[in-house]
Order: sequence, then C-alpha cells, then structure tokens
Amino acid sequence: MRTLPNEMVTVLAQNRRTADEIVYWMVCDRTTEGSFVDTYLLLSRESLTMVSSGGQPSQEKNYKGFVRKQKDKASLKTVSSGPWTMESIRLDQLDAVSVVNLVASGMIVVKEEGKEKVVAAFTNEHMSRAAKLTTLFKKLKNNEEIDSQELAEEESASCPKCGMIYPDKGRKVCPKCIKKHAIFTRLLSFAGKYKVSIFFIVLFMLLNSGTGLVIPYLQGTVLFDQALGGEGTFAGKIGLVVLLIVAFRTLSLLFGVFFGMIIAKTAALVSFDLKSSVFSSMQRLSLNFFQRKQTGQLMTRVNNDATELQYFFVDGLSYFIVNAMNIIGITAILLVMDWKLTLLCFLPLPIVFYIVRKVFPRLWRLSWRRHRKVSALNSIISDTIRGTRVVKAFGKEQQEIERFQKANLSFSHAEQTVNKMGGTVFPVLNLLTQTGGILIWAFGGWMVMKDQFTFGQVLTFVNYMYMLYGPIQFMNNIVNWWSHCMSAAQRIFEIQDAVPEVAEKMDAVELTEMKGDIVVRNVVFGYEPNKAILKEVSMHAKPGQMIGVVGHSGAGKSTLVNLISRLYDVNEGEIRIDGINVKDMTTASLRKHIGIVSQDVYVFSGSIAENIAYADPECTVDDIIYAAKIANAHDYIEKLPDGYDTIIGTGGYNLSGGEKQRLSIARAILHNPKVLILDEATASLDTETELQIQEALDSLIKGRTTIAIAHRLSTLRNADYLLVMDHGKVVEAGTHDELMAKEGTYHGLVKKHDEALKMKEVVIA
Ligand SMILES: Nc1ncnc2c1ncn2[C@@H]1O[C@H](COP(=O)(O)OP(=O)(O)OP(=O)(O)O)[C@@H](O)[C@H]1O
Repeated sequence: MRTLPNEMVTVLAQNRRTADEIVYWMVCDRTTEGSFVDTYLLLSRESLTMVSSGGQPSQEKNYKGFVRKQKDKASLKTVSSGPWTMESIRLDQLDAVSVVNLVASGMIVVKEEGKEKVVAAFTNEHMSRAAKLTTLFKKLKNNEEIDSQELAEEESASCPKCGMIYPDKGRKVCPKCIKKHAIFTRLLSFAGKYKVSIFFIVLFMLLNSGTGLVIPYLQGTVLFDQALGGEGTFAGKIGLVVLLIVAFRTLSLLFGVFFGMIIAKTAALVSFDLKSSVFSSMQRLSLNFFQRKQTGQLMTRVNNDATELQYFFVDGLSYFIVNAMNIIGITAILLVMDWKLTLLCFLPLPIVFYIVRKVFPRLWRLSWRRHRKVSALNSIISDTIRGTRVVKAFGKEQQEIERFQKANLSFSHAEQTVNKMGGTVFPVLNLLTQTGGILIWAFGGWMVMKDQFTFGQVLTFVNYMYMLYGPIQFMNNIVNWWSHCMSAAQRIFEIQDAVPEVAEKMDAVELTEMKGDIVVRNVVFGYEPNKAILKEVSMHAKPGQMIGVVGHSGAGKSTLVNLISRLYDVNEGEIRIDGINVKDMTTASLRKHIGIVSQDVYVFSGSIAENIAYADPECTVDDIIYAAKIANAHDYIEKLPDGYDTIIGTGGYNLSGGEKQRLSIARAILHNPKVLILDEATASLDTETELQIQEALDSLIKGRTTIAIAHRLSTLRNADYLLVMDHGKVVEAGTHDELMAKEGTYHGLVKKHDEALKMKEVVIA
C-alpha cells in the first residue's frame, strides 16, 4: 500500500490511532460543490475514517499540470493542509460504500444505518482507487481475506513534480519533467550497435576536413606570398602549388565519397532496425493500448520518428564530432596566425549564443506541436481510408474533406509558426556570424596597408574564417536538430517502455497440452475502473462441451470470451483452464490452444493460402485445401481468378462477408485449437451457406470445448447448455429445453427471434 502522508499519521496519532491499522486509503480531491479540497478516506478493519481539510482550496489540476494564478501563488502554497477534521464510522454501522459516476469525476456514497450520504468527491484520476476502496470494504465487511496482490499499488496517474496527468497511463513519464540528458544517454547506448560504422564515418569525415584544411593555406599564403611573391620554399613554383591544390582537393573529395557511401548504408540499416524495434515493441502491448491510440498516430511513430532518430545516429552524431573538431582546429589555426584578428571575428558570438538560448526552447515546443498536428492529420487520413465504405454510404465525402482541411489547416499553421520562427532566427544568426568576416576584411586590409600582414595571409585568414561558418551554423542548428531527435526518441522510448496491461509472469507456465476445462469464477470486469461490464459471472465448460452464450446486444458476451482468451485481465474473480489461472500461463501457449472465429474477420494483404495458413505458416498446401473444404470455402476459392494464390486484402480481390467468414473458419480449423470461440461466426452467412457452415462447425467442434455466441438462437440448439446474459450478469443457465420450459429471459429472446424471422419472411415474400 502507498505510504500514508505524514500529515495523516499525525492526525491519527492525535486521535490515539496508528497508521498500521489502515488497510487502504485514498484521497478525494474535490468537494461536492466542485472546489478542490482534499478529504482522506482511511479504511481499517473496524472503521471508515474521513479526514477533511479546512484549508484553502488546493490547486486545480489539468492535463498540463496544476493551474496556477500568479497572484494566488502564496496562498496556494498552503494547499489544503489542515486544520483537519476527522470523522469515523464503524464498519458494522455501514451497510454499503459505493461509487457514483459523474462526468469526469465520481462521489463516494456511504449507507449508514439505512441512510445514504455523500462523503467525498474526486476527479477521475482517483477512480481506480475509489473502486478498490469499495471492493476492499465489501471484503472486510464479509470478513473475507485480502491478499497482498489486491493491495498492490497502482501508480499515480499524474506526475508528482508538476502534477501533469500522464499522457499515457501505461507509462509514467511526464513530457515536461523528463530529463533530456537521460534520453540522450540512452540513445548513445543504442548507438553502440553502429559504433564501427560511426567510427569509419567520423574517420573519413576527419580526413576529408583535414585535407580540406590545407587548401586555404595553399591558396593563400603559399600561392600568393610564396609562389607569386617569390619568397620561401615554393618561390616561383606555381605549377607545383596548383598541382598540390588539385591533389588535396581530390583527396578531400575521395574521403567525402567514402563517408557518403558508409552513411547511405548505415542510415538505411539504422532506420530498418529502429522501425523493427518500435514495431515489435508495439506487438508486445495489450489490445487496450491500440484501442486507446489512433492508427495514424502509431504510424507516425513507426515511420517519422524512426527517420528522425536515423538522422541522430548517422548525420547528427558524426557531423557533430567532425564539426566540433573543425571548430577547434580552425580556431587554433586562426589564433596562431593572429590572435587579435581571431578575437575580432568572434566578437558577435556572445549575441549568437544568447539568441540560441532564448529562442530555441520555444522552437522545441513549437516542433512538438507540429508533430502532434501531423499525427492528427495522419489519423484522419487513415480513419477515412479505412472507413471509406461508411463515408461513401452516408455521402459524407464533403464532411470528411472539411474535417481533413481543418486538421490540415491546423498543421499548416503549426508548420508556418515553426518555419516563420526558424526563418527569422536563422538568417539573423547567419548575419551575426558573417559580421566577423566583414570585420576581418576591414582590419586585415588596414594591416596589409601598414605592412603588418601580407595579402596572402589575409586571404588565408578569410578562407579559414569562411570554413568556420559551416560548422558554426551546424552548431546553431544543432538545438533544432537535437529537439527533433529528443522528441522522437522520447516517443519511441515511450513505446519501448510501455508496460503491457496483460503482462506475462516471469514464471508463467508453458502449457503443452490442453484438455479444455474452463472455469470462470465470480468474474468482475470493466474496461474502465468502476464501470463493471461483467458482474460476478461464473460458468464451467467441461472438456468437449459446447456452451452457447446468448443475450441482448451489449450484455457482455464478447467481453466474456475476450477474458477467456486473456485479451484483457479480470478485475476480480478468476478464469482457470485445466485448473491453471490464465494469468499464470504463457500468453503464447494459451493462445496456441484457443481459436477464435469472430464476426469481424480481418484479412491480411496476401494470398488466400497465406491467409488460411496464418496460424501455421509451415503447413502444407494439402492442409490448407483440407481446412478450406471443411469450412466450405474450397468451392468459391477454386472459382477465383488465381485460386488459392488470389491476392486479397488492401488493394487485392474483395471477398464478400460470407466468404471472409468461411476463410476465418478455415484458419481456425488449421489452427486446430482445443478451445474454440465462435463469436457470431455465422453472422454474415445466408441461410443456405449457414446450413453448410453449421455442418462444418458441427464436425469442427467435436473433441473441442466450444463457447459460441450467436444472435441466431437456432444455431445454438445443440449446445450442451446455454448461458443467458443480461447487463453483464448470467441470468439463466441450462439446456434449450430447460430454459424454454422456464419461460424466462431466454424464452423471451426466442420468441422475439422467431417473430423477427417471420417478419423477415413476410417482407421477402
Ligand atoms: N474496448 C472497449 N472499451 C470500452 N467499452 C467497451 C469495449 N468493448 C466493449 N465495450 C462495452 O462493453 C459492453 C459489452 O460489450 P460486448 O461487446 O461484450 O457486448 P455483447 O453482448 O457481445 O454485444 P453484441 O451482441 O452486440 O456483440 C458494451 O456496453 C460496450 O460498449
């Protein structure tokens, strides 16, 4: 359990109580009137204690952190700390403790000796703790044991430093407070993999600029002062000097080609590795992660962010090293030539650094904003493309265009702001750095006139100075480049570090064989805390049995089967297969033995044969044809232009709903699982095909435990027993005949179903 704040320990001590007796506690951050005042709820085995603050309303928290008003800062420092008032209700006087959901918040309501009262309210951030408090209250009330796992603490949903609510619940990272140098260090450790390539890139870059550094000297001092001026080693040897210039230029060019080639290869490799790494990290995550994120956003992460990081490893890192060396080398040469002139050309640099420090953090923020806008734009593109059928069916093309234009405009504004700022700042910086050059011409020329400097020396000096601009400009841009890379790295690390909600235990059991004995015991589950979709659901499917699950739409049927295949974890209760809790099995072995045929069949881009063999790519063509025959898919596949080699999926041949359904049945047949889940498996089929499929399914389910969900109740008549669900509860269970005789919910469903069928026949007739 989270440690109780010192203030609360003191309040308890003042009332002759200790922190040790507290089983669970939560803080409610609002009053029912809507102001932000803290109330602590402390649950012990004997009582529920409310400790309310009489202090100032605390800081309001929003997505960006605590909302602060400048002038209220002083008063806000005393955030709701005391004077505390304490009130306790004995558990034996309490009939119930429950949570009432409000918009983005909730209330704790207690029922004390028949009377209900609201004791505190809280923002949604505290919803899961509130739900846990009510569950633990029930257990304590019923004298049930509480195991340590139940008290295991879910971490706070907001940053303890600035109060910002984490953008990703699964990853406790605050984008505002994250240490940028920590990201950089982590990136560097990743760069170790490419150290040989980076070494050669840097080596050839250094050779390239080393040979390049000789040229200004040859072109200035040697050519003008020695060869043309007739003094020194190269006096009158113009041909030799020109030859030397050409030789050094060629060498420099060759080294440039070498590093260019290595960069090209490494860049592609780095990008490949990064994309693979992000993609495989994503695959590790639970279904919930994908349901919370937009496809476009994820696509941007895989593609754009990987490319940004590729620049970091390949261009950025190497150029940084070489440019830094160039700056040091050239500055040293300039200082040796004339330190006073050198200081003169560096005169504008302090102003340059000042601008960089002031402006670049803003550029960083703006580039983040641009990234968010481009992600939103990508999401709209991917949504519209995937939902084209719906868009066209409702004739909403214009609306989609407007939606796109709005996001596009927003992105364009963000892009313009970044570019405008960049477009102003960079030329100013350029001008400032070039002022040095103008000063050199002026003072250098004056020194030549006074015979303190030769013309060749001024020329050499100016050439070196111009060679300095490139690296200095690079260093100016580096903050911009750094900000892009760090943001991209942060987003990639977020995915790599995200903790899958359905995590596999370290000592998870590998299940080689499965009999298919499924026990669901008192399962409570909600997609969101305190909004239970399944309430105390229990069932037992013995090996080889077929269980039908029926009920109104939204009753929780699919949710139940999703829990059996552990796409989500139960909140309370347990699911055991062959006596082992599904949470204790390896996910791979669990899924290996469970086959799902669902209503929405996803067809991957590829041939029909590849799609059928999805579960077992190593299988033979005969296996594929056999599965297709059982699923009654063989006939239609044979009639397709390329038979089993026909390409389906995005951009390929379009299969009808029924055809896809049969393909998915064939997929499941080949998978050959011990537990089969049919979630509306025959929903897209016409009556004739349904009969054929039913036959196929009848032979398929032999020897397997099957859980079948169907709205066409006729398909479930052969089930060993039926589970009737309503509002997340199992309301009836028994065979078709038993339930009909009972004349309860199932009887009502069958009646309505038959009436609907009759109406359909009349309409068709
Ligand atoms: N991923 C999700 N996130 C949040 N709520 C969900 C999610 N999936 C389903 N729900 C909600 O859970 C409830 C039960 O849904 P479920 O799909 O289990 O019902 P069902 O009985 O299978 O319905 P149907 O017969 O229409 O398929 C519904 O209210 C639904 O809105």
